[in-house]
Amino acid sequence: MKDILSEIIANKRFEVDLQKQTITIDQLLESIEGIPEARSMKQALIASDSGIIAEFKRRSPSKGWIKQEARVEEIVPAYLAAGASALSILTDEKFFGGGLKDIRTARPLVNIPILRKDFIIDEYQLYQAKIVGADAVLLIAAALQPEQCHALTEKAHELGLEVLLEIHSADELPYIYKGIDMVGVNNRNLGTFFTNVENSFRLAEQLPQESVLISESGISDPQTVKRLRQAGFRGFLIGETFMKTPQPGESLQEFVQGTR
Ligand SMILES: O=P(O)(O)OC[C@@H](O)[C@@H](O)c1c[nH]c2ccccc12
Repeated sequence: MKDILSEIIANKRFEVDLQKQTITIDQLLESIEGIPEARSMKQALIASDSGIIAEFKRRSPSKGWIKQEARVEEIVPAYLAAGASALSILTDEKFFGGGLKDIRTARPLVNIPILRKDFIIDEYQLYQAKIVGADAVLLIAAALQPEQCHALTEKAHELGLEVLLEIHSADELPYIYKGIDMVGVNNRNLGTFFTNVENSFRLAEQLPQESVLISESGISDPQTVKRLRQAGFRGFLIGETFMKTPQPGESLQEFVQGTR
């Protein structure tokens, strides 16, 4: 089987090329004017007590549909009320059932930072993120060459967007450099989509302790968050644990209480 990440990236290349034919880069750039300054997700995590980045995700390649009818208007305000420090919104449509419109909808509803969670391979996607009101973008080491990652980071910063760099293993450590705002360890292997939280603990010591560290995926209980905090993590990116319940906001609220 071809690995899932390569399949997603191939599709993304195709999608972005098509989007460029509909709205040119120049047209996109024009709409950036007047978009308010982004909020700092890094500062929000440093200042927050929950550290939880609550994710809005309707489906995933490993689980299929998690909540097909999920509505941003209901879930996002509930996440905020429950104590989320930031939001992650999946904008990939084919594999995750999301879209840029989900960020557009969320933006006026909350004041906490929003991460555009997608497979970013082209600066065009950074402009899109800025236009819909995202504050930060995810860059995945496994999907990019180091130089590409570097160039996208610079471009994101020019737009005032922060970067969460995602790594999965020690061989991706060289992707980290001082311009990176936040470093995330994905507990999910993007080739197979299996998760193992031990991945964060294993890599923790090798990560620069001055960066804001985030543990991503497969976190299903408050006890794990407590242990991750002790290992130096300040952010916890959690989607499925909340999205699979009937009331994601309520389940986040109980979860946050458990991490105190
Ligand atoms: O639903 P989970 O297991 O709590 O995971 C959330 C988030 O970390 C996961 O969606 C994710 C992390 N990195 C990614 C990269 C692409 C797609 C998805 C992801």
